Amino acid sequence: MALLEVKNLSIAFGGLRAVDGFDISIEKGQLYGLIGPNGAGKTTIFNLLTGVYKPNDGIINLDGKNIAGMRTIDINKAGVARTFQNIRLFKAMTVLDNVKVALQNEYRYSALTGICRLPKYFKMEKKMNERAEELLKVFDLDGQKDIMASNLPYGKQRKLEIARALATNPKMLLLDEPAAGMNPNETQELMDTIRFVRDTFDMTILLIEHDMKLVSGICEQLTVLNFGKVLAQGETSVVLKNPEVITAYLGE
Ligand SMILES: Nc1ncnc2c1ncn2[C@@H]1O[C@H](COP(=O)(O)OP(=O)(O)OP(=O)(O)O)[C@@H](O)[C@H]1O
Repeated sequence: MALLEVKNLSIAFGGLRAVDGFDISIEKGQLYGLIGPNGAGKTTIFNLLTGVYKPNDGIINLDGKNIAGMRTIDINKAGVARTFQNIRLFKAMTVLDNVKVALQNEYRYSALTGICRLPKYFKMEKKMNERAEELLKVFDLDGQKDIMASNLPYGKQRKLEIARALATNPKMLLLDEPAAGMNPNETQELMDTIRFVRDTFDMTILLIEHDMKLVSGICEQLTVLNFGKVLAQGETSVVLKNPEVITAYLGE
């Protein structure tokens, strides 16, 4: 059974059918790409998958559970985490605290425990620090854990965003244009990071991307979207040769 099975997902804004009968099936551990021209509906699909928008129609089965229309926080708890087109870190917080924020759900203590510094507070803080540092180490960010997130170079901010998303212990990771604004070296490093995340965490990853080098380099399966509808779907190397895809998106 697929980890994510989406059927007939649809949403309209006024008269605009931004996503129209969208289907996708993603197996556990797959690295899957979603591409298409500007305004095709890619980010809207991420917003539907994460509960930012409620669909007008359709089913979103995650690991057998229909999460369509659920609240963002509940969808995150069910196992979907994401990063954004424009990096959304807490820039005035340290690298470590950015990851710790995402661990709050897992390591809970009451306000009273926190204010009165009861023993449980210290125990939970210790556990959270250990877990956050472990994750930072995986991304080679542990040496910069005490600096402000805004002081990290761009490529490392992206890594931190991915580390923070992973801190919520997701079943699936959605990356919205992770290579946006990166130079070729940073993009190459990002490709290695994404592959590494998939292999290390056995993670299922769906990513939106315009950088075709990244898409053809790491995505095994691909869906091309055009005007809210699926134009082509399947193995990346096959889809990229599809004449309709070349006409609508890739150009020649
Ligand atoms: N909240 C909204 N209200 C009205 N229209 C919206 C809303 N969100 C998205 N749209 C419209 O839906 C369409 C799809 O937008 P979307 O951002 O999903 O495209 P995209 O494929 O992610 O584009 P890009 O590659 O430029 O990021 C666009 O025409 C957009 O203007």
